[in-house]
Amino acid sequence: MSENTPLLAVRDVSKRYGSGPEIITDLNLDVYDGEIVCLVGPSGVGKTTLLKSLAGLHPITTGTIHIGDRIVNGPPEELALVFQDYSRSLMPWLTVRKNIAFPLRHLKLSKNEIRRRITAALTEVGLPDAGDKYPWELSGGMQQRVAIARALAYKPGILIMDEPFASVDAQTRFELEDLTRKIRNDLGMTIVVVTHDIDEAVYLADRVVVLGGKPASVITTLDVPLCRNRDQVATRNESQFAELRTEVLQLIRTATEQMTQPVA
Ligand SMILES: Nc1ncnc2c1ncn2[C@@H]1O[C@H](COP(=O)(O)OP(=O)(O)OP(=O)(O)O)[C@@H](O)[C@H]1O
Repeated sequence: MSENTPLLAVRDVSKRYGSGPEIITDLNLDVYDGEIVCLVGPSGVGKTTLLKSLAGLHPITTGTIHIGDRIVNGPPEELALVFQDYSRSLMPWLTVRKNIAFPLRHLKLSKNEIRRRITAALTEVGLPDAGDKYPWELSGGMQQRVAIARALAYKPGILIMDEPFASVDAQTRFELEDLTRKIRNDLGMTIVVVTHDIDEAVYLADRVVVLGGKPASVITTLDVPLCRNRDQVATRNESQFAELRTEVLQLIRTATEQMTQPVA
């Protein structure tokens, strides 16, 4: 793959559920190796529908999705998912270590390699000593760190996150945002995040992709030229941050108004 070839390429994708109306139409999106891309848009526009399509969790109606040179037509091996609801994604009867090991069982790894990956992933998310605990012994933020560690141990090419920090308090949310950027900076991981939180999108992303329309497609992609090492206080105080959040907010407001206008 050349440097300018996207790792994830979405081409002319449309999606309808059964015989229902199109939810997504003519959607095109490129995500490059090592980028963090945030998807934003009005409630109900089709963000989760797009993520599920990327993750091969349901068939698309038309178009193609490539990861590298492979077409997505089922859950791709090179992709890991982190959802909002960590309490349902972790298995409470398994220790943290066993939760992280669970998705690795198909990879035919040696016991040593599994142990090594679990230790590295728990260290990366700041929980090096939590392996023998059960999820219910951990705070919500710690459980979401475990869910992220489980995804990392799998060593995915792309990490897909759907509203990953919506269920934790504001301080924990900031910590998890910083963890997400650290993972990208440390491991060069490619990350796609759906979020409702516009400030979060601007803080996290290298590019913010705004979805709009009914059916939905990409209405704008904004580069976020803030520095690579971001700080929750200093970065959010930058004038460029404020300008970008205003621009995204305005785009979403306009898209929401257009979605809710009665059909003539
Ligand atoms: N399994 C399904 N069957 C039929 N329609 C669905 C299904 N899942 C979602 N939809 C419809 O697709 C549209 C987009 O939903 P989706 O959840 O993708 O939007 P969203 O942008 O993620 O919303 P939100 O921001 O509120 O989470 C909605 O009209 C929804 O009712």
